[in-house]
Amino acid sequence: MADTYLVVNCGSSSVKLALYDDQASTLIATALAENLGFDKARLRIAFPRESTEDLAVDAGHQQAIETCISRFRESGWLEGDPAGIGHRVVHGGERFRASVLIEPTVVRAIEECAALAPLHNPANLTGIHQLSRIFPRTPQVAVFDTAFHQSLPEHAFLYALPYRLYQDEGVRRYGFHGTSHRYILQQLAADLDKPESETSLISAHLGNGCSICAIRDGQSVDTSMGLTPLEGLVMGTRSGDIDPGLFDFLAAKGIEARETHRMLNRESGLLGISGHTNDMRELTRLDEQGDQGASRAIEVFCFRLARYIGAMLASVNCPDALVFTGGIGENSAIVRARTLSHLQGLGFDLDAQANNTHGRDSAGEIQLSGSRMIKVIRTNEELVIARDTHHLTVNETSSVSPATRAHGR
Ligand SMILES: Nc1ncnc2c1ncn2[C@@H]1O[C@H](COP(=O)(O)OP(=O)(O)O)[C@@H](O)[C@H]1O
Ligand SMILES: CC(=O)OP(=O)(O)O
Ligand SMILES: [Mg+2]
Repeated sequence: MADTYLVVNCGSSSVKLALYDDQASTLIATALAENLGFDKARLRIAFPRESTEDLAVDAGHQQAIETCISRFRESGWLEGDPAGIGHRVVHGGERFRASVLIEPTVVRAIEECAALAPLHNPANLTGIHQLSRIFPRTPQVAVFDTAFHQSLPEHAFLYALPYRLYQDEGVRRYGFHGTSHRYILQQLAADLDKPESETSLISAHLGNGCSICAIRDGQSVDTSMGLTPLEGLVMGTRSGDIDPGLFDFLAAKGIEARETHRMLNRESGLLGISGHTNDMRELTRLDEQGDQGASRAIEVFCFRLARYIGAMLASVNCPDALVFTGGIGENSAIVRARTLSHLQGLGFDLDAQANNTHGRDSAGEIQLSGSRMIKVIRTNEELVIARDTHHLTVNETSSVSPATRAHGR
């Protein structure tokens, strides 16, 4: 049996696994476990054959990963150990500019970043520890959401706060979804037959979490997420930008900062405004039926996005394209159209027909002739993680990658 590469994305209550072939280019199997730690935890094998099973009532990441590996083995997709395991790690702070082989100092660095991403990094660490128990001989690689944004210039990453907060505490804008934005850059450059270093774009990643990135000559130069993945665009359950004065305002009414923080992360965004759901597909259906909450949520989502597209033009004046990606960006013609309706005069002229007929599997251009290019590209973070894992495990099987940069702080 040829080597395989396993990609692991542990979220706070979910795990996604993807298995790739020996070149980390062809997908062999994918699985998703959801609702971990809650009632009704379920495991779904999505590819190559669909199947669903209930997990134990109190199943956590450990049980989900074990069950999933067993299913991969029983189906003959995984024989022996994988050649490499790649983990999505959300926060790498300023230390990591690129993916690295995981060794004890890397684990400690990820632990140190956990305070900055309390919803994400602890789950990522759980995955790393669990997989190293199951496959103690297999090299593991960390692929950071923050790495691609380490090229942000100081004027884009500094907050207008006392400078010592940056120097002493690392308070700055880090940016996330870097793996997706990097993949979109690679795809666009290939489509345009240009080197990445000469490709400029605005990439809007609209999934459950949403962020936008200005990429100039192949480098991230501005992005909407900040110290944590809460800042910026309206998201499924996250508020994106708010006035920080909200904390004091609500504190005076007896709502503590911890509760406000929870509300901003879990009960806001599309879910909070609509009062129904964080699922854009469902909101679109409700909007068509005349539901005011759904309509409001979509409108706020699109307007905020339009504002940010305008803002990104300050960093990349002449983008080769504006790209929509992520579950919403790839599939919602309504969101694309309503967003661009706010930007008339800025050169993004949508071809309504191309926009409406455009499906997930036929990524292409959706602008009128004479307009700046507008494209839908399907993202593939797992493929980037598999490729980085293959690259690092084949080329560097000892010590830490030179790509690791120890920051002086
Ligand atoms: N056909 C569709 N129309 C509108 N929204 C869609 C469609 N398909 C998926 N979505 C939305 O995409 C979002 C999930 O995006 P996705 O990128 O899959 O999430 P994640 O960030 O968890 O990977 C949800 O809001 C979902 O409703
Ligand atoms: C960083 C982040 O927001 O990730 P996700 O979209 O997976 O929630
Ligand atoms: Mg996604």
